[in-house]
Amino acid sequence: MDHEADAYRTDLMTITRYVLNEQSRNPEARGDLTILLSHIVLGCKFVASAVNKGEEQKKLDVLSNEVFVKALVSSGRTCVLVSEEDEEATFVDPALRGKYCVCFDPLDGSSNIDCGVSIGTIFGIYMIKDKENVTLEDVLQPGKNMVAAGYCMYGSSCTLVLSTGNGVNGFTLDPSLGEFILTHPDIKIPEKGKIYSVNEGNAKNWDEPTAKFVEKCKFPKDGSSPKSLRYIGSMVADVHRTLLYGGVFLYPADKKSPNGKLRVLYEVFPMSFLMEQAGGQSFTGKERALDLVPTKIHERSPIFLGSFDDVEEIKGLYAAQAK
Ligand SMILES: O=P(O)(O)OC[C@H]1O[C@](O)(COP(=O)(O)O)[C@@H](O)[C@@H]1O
Repeated sequence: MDHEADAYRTDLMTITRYVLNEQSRNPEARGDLTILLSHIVLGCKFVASAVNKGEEQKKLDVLSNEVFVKALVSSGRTCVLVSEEDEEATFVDPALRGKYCVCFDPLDGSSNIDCGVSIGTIFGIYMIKDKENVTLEDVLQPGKNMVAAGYCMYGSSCTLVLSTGNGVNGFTLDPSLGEFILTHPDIKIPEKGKIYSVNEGNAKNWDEPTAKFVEKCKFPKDGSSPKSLRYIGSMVADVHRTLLYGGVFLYPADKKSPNGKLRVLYEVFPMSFLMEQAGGQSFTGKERALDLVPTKIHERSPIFLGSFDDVEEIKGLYAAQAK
């Protein structure tokens, strides 16, 4: 191995070291986000290990949620938690409160567990508005107010993709060290991709712009090559591939589900934040996804996210329909 590659291999950039470096650039930062993220990372390590042990789905869902709630509360840095698994938001005991709100799906795509498909944890972090007066409004903020977001994918390897608002970085869990090490620095999504990702089983109920877009992907009229369909049906895995290879992931509205399927606070927002930070775009069919202001914690929204040019095309089709 040459000297430069060796230097990179031996200069281990752990996720904690990375976040500390980021925080040290902000003179007002007191390390709270670093502490909060280290508790999230601990939860991810626990889930990675439980998934590897082959626990059954029901148990894993419940277990993962409990681990994350406890890790987040004990960090002393959180105030309001919203989990996909809990109907109501959790307001942290005042004695343990900090300034952050975390919205998360502890185990997204868990219906895929029993067949070994990659699944993941998704999270988005907000700052509370007023520490003295904590309300549900603190988590009903538009996605653009998030201070950090990420996901951890449990697959053939375990990868944590994170943005604290200054680009996107990917860290892979080294099981022998028990540490996430920076393996994908400064991820940028290709401007245009060759893949589209959607559940075509819903095609007969799609609206016109979605149907037209998919038709264009398959049979482009501008001389470009057709896009290939890749759909895993596990959001973290589909978004991860989209981020690395480009293209577009969509879960649109349809006649049966006018708001699509995916949840705003812990699916649509974190993934949209990462896409934008990687140079891509995210759109709801009406607006920039991160501009949406949710009114309920488990609200759903249609979503089109991925390469800048591909999403631009979808926006054009919706704009044409509106005329
Ligand atoms: O099976 P469908 O309708 O294509 O939905 C797939 C989507 O549902 C999810 O599995 C989320 O659903 P769950 O909350 O039921 O796990 C996403 O990860 C994925 O993108």
